[in-house]
Amino acid sequence: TDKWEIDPEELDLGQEIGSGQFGLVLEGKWNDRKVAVKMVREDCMTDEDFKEEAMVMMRLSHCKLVQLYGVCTQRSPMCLVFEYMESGCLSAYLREKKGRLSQDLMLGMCLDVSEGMAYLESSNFIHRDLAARNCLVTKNNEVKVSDFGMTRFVLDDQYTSSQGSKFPVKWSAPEVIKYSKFSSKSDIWAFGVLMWEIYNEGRLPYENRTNAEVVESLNAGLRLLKPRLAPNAVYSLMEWCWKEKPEDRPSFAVLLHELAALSDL
Ligand SMILES: Cn1cc(-c2ccnc(-n3ncc4cc(C(C)(C)C)cc(F)c4c3=O)c2CO)cc(Nc2ccncn2)c1=O
Repeated sequence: TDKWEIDPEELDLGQEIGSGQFGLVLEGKWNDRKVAVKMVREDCMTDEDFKEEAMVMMRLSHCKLVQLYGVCTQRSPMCLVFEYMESGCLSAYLREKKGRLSQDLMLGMCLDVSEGMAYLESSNFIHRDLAARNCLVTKNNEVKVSDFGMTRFVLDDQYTSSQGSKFPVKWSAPEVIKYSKFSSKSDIWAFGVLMWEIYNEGRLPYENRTNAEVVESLNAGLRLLKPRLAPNAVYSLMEWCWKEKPEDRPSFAVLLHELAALSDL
């Protein structure tokens, strides 16, 4: 069998930990390792798509990306076996820790994500839906990037179309909203919003505004305001990520360097 094929006999399935985008996600055990197992409903992607995707994701390996260990295609539904992230998704984690997030912890989280994203950027891989809800947290408060590139398999056009009700407009760069032009520079825009989420303790950006109102305010040159907890130097980096023209935004490599310099102060 292919090297990314996991023998279902080695997999013990446990409790449900969420109903992901493509079906159930269970916690489990594989070779004495705690894992998260994502069952993939057939209507979401063909076997071939699934295997192709798995091969791509297996090759993307970095300590700040949630690692895919392998796939089970010999059973139905097929499943993806991931490293287990004890503290769940970052957005929920930030809201739970509201009022108790130190400056070092918040800057450390931004650094973790920028490291994972700088690796994806160097691998010419675009995330397409970077946000705190799509990052996960380990038991020792380390943050890793999750579900990169998975938007390509979502069939719900409410999510995939930029006019759809589920499209992540509040994290989308202007060129994505207007022309669906995704790039690492549109990922950096989303990263600026993710930094805003971290320093706002998991609040929703543009809280009670509709997607249409957000588009209008962006076109008027308005941007998210500085979170109370964010130092001016960090907010300047957020504003840099939100430059209208993609080429005026930083790369993740540059942004990582700037964040690392701040954390050495
Ligand atoms: C690896 N992993 C995944 C999850 C987990 C559970 C349910 N849904 C999801 N999600 N969440 C979001 C998500 C988003 C997408 C987009 C295509 C980008 C829209 C595609 C997905 F496939 C998922 C998915 O599967 C995840 C994220 O993939 C939870 C873990 N851990 C815990 C631990 C405690 N409590 C909760 N979760 C964990 O370790």
